[in-house]
Amino acid sequence: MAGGPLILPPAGRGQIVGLLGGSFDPPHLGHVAITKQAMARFGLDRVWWLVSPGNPLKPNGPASMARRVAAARAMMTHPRVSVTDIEARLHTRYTADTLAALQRLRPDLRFVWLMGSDNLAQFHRWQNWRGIMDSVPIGVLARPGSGLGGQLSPAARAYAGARLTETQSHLLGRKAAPAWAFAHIPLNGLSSTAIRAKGGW
Ligand SMILES: Nc1ncnc2c1ncn2[C@@H]1O[C@H](COP(=O)(O)OP(=O)(O)OP(=O)(O)O)[C@@H](O)[C@H]1O
Ligand SMILES: O=C(O)c1ccc[n+]([C@@H]2O[C@H](COP(=O)([O-])O)[C@@H](O)[C@H]2O)c1
Repeated sequence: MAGGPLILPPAGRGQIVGLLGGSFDPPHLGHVAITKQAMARFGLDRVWWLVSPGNPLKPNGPASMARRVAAARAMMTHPRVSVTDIEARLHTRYTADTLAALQRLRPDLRFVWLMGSDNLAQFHRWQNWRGIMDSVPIGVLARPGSGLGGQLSPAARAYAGARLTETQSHLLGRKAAPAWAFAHIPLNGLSSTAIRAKGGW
């Protein structure tokens, strides 16, 4: 499943679409929980899971795209959530490139990038991270194990002025970038690493 025609999931003009990129190696109920929380807290109409061909910062390649997509579709069955292999079809690996391509393909949609707080902590290592911050609003979901959840990280400090309060965060998708919000959701300790370590994948 490396490439092939690009068919984007359905979304109506003007809708707010959350994008949850991940290795999903394997998908787990933590992904499901943060997706539902993100829809509720950030006022999203839809969420697209972007199953990554491979995180540019991770040295070991994941399981096959076909296997991860199939497992993700079996796990995430919400009617407003779509599991996609868009990055393989766009031939993008870097989030900045994926976002630019999606904004070019669907300029009528409002995209919001979603990520767990572990990723906020190292977001300043992502390619063109300032460009990402400046192009889409970002919703961060609390995850255990990252201290203050990246809230004191270089990216969080650089964009402190663009942070919404928790009571404003339902407006996130309607804000112009840069804008980001941190959601203190009930913590979920699941991780793909732990599942792989137990041989559950
Ligand atoms: N339990 C969780 N709580 C909050 N965010 C999570 C949780 N699990 C995953 N995420 C977030 O979901 C996105 C995709 O995660 P990913 O597919 O890498 O799963 P993972 O469990 O972090 O995998 P790994 O352990 O292999 O790094 C990332 O932004 C990650 O921060
Ligand atoms: O673009 C980058 O430089 C970059 C660096 C690290 C991670 N990402 C993206 O972040 C998302 C989460 O990655 P992961 O492996 O933690 O699931 C996934 O969509 C990756 O492609 C992107």
